[in-house]
Amino acid sequence: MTNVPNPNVVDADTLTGDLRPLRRTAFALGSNLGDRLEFLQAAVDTLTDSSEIVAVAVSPVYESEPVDAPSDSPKFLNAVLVVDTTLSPRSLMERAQSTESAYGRTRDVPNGPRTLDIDVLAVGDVTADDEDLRVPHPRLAERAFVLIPWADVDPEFRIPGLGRVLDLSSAVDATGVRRLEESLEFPA
Ligand SMILES: Nc1ncnc2c1ncn2[C@@H]1O[C@H](COP(=O)(O)OP(=O)(O)OP(=O)(O)O)[C@@H](O)[C@H]1O
Ligand SMILES: Nc1nc2c(c(=O)[nH]1)N=C(CO)CN2
Repeated sequence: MTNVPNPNVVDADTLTGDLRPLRRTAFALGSNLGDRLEFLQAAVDTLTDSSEIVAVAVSPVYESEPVDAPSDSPKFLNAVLVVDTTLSPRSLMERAQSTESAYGRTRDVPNGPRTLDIDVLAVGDVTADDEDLRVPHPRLAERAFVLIPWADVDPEFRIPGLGRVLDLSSAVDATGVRRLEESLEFPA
């Protein structure tokens, strides 16, 4: 049989701009240096200042004991930003890193205190396993400071290979993670 092109089927590689699929995406935000709440707000505002990234939800803010960091590290503030976006995981990570740099993140001390840390948690059903980019984020399933705020705002999201955010959040040890009264503003 000859291969007759079907005019109703579009080759995904030819899609550009706003024809690319919108994917539900989550970023983990963390800060344990300086005005922590201001840095988290700056991350929300900067990441969503783009026609390709639409804010869906901003989680409550939690204060958390440092995990996998020197025992004298200051406490973190953590939150999760949920967006819909047409961007690839790599573009999202590049935006996360340029936002970290814009707000004074340095990498001189491994696991040292940081003004702003932004991780790409998940990008729809897409996965990446490159040396410098892994999606879903490889350590998210054991991080209460990620799962608890994420479950507040997108509990039904299914993380590829891991399952529902709500189920992971219910299973994680929440010791040392405390919800604050202070909150972040939804971006204008
Ligand atoms: N999903 C991801 N989101 C952000 N960075 C990632 C991701 N996957 C891999 N990386 C890589 O991780 C590297 C280290 O990032 P960073 O210094 O922020 O780590 P960290 O925040 O201290 O630790 P952790 O990755 O455990 O949260 C980055 O340079 C980036 O290339
Ligand atoms: N509580 C808490 N601990 C951490 C955090 C963080 O955001 N919150 N980030 C880390 C590296 O990304 C390592 N440890």
